[in-house]
Amino acid sequence: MSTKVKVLIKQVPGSEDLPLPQYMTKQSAGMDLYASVETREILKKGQIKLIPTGIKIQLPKGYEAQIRPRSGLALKYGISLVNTPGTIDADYRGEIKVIMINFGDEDFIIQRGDRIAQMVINKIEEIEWIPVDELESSERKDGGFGHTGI
Ligand SMILES: O=c1ccn([C@H]2C[C@H](O)[C@@H](COP(=O)(O)OP(=O)(O)OP(=O)(O)O)O2)c(=O)[nH]1
Ligand SMILES: [Mg+2]
Repeated sequence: MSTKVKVLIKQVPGSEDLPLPQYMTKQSAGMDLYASVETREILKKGQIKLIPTGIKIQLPKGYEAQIRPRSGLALKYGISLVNTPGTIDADYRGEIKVIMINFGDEDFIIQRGDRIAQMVINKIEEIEWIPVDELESSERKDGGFGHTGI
């Protein structure tokens, strides 16, 4: 049995014709987001563009949403997000927009209603710092950045 987390959502005026973000399979981690561009936008080779999704959400306190690229678009066309994963804060009430980039060799056309990215909703912990003079030692100590070998 699963209890679903309820999240408030509002479509931006003029975006009501688009579907709400959707899980494409029952157990998908991410919900696909739709491009709420007027008709089409051209993302030129190498170009970065802010693309609206037509939705505003109100996450419960203690949750975040991550905006991630879609692997199919990345593999086929070199389309990704500049700030992946994008962070949607629980107190953000503006329209969710995605910062797309075209790493491919050709211009890419985004049509209204295209599935351009995916949104994963996660529980997060709020922390408080405990400043100390020394941290406890560990097996790794300061080792990082490939110190165990490549
Ligand atoms: O891909 C993204 C990333 C962020 N946002 C919105 C929601 C998020 O809550 C807000 C701030 O994002 P972030 O903290 O990543 O940006 P910032 O540069 O730190 O801006 P701010 O000073 O407003 O926090 O912008 C999006 O719509 N799409
Ligand atoms: Mg911020």
